[in-house]
Amino acid sequence: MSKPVKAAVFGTGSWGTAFGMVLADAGCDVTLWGRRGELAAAVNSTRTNPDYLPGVELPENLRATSDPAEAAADADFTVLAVPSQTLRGNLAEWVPLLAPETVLVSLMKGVELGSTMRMSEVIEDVAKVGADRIAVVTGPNLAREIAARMPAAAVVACRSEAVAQRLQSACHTPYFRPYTNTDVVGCELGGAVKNVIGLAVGIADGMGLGDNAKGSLITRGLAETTRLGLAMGADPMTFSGLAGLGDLVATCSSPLSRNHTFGINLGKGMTLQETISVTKQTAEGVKSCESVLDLARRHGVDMPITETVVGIVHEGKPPVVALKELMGRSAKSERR
Ligand SMILES: NC(=O)C1=CN([C@@H]2O[C@H](COP(=O)(O)OP(=O)(O)OC[C@H]3O[C@@H](n4cnc5c(N)ncnc54)[C@H](O)[C@@H]3O)[C@@H](O)[C@H]2O)C=CC1
Ligand SMILES: O=C(CO)COP(=O)(O)O
Repeated sequence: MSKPVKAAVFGTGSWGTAFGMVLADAGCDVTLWGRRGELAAAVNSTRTNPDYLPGVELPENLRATSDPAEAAADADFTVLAVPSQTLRGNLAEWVPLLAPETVLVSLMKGVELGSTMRMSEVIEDVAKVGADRIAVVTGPNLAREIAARMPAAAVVACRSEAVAQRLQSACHTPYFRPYTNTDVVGCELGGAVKNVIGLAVGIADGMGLGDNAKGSLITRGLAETTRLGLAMGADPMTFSGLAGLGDLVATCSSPLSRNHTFGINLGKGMTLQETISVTKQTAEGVKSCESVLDLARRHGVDMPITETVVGIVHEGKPPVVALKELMGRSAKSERR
């Protein structure tokens, strides 16, 4: 019998833990790494993650540790599930511990502030491994639904189709159906920008603007994501797939989405500080809206919804004023 695939998952938050379950259910030996020894011990003794996925029973072939060397040892796949803005610092500490041929897998949906690098670019920069050993998992994958083993499709993207297929087989279960894609740029942009559009839709929902507004924001949000993707060399078809439309629809319709909920609170009139204080988990769009806008400006792409979100979240613009400005833009063709 062949040896089971070994996976290390760095990040014991909601998606790191839920994706660890998927890998374990697909037959991998999984070790989760978490910063806090108490949480790792609780995962091992109670077979649950009481802080992030309370009540969800974790499989036997998944264990946790707070020792990064123990997690990384001999891993065929090293999965990264920490907040996008801390990845660079975290990974720099783990690089000396990584197994020599390991494939680095990003679960993260953000763009680094300042550098405007996508997560796979940060990984390449810090770990000094080629793009053929870096993969991305993305798509409509709300962690709590996956943890309940509710059905979902996903995308595993890697420049190497062969590596994408290896990862696809390592995470394929009866409830989790991954498709391969070699358009890493498009898949990552789809994931990062949908969080920003999720904030915009949440704000509109919080303001009570109705479902026509929601449909309009989702569609025009996808249009601006596609414009940015085209300017960055992505395949436009990716944005009508799971990493684009699929994830956007799930995020913008679900009360489980942290970005959508964050937006709802802002739209209802909470201040940024109040909203941050009631948000217990990572809402990537809050920071990445600035880096996405920065990317858009660097590539000369118009992203009015992203600009509106930056105005509301970071410049204190009242949502009603932002709405008036967005609706008051000059008339144009839908294709522009
Ligand atoms: N939760 C979800 O449904 C999904 C999340 N994602 C993406 O996965 C990534 C991780 O998100 P979640 O697991 O949901 O977030 P989370 O907020 O549930 O967990 C984040 C994890 O990172 C750890 N962490 C926080 N700051 C850290 C630091 N400075 N150094 C090291 N570790 C740190 C936390 O302790 C926690 O274990 C994000 O980029 C998110 O967009 C993608 C798909 C689904
Ligand atoms: O990316 C996600 C679903 O695919 C999770 O969205 P939130 O980060 O907004 O919760």
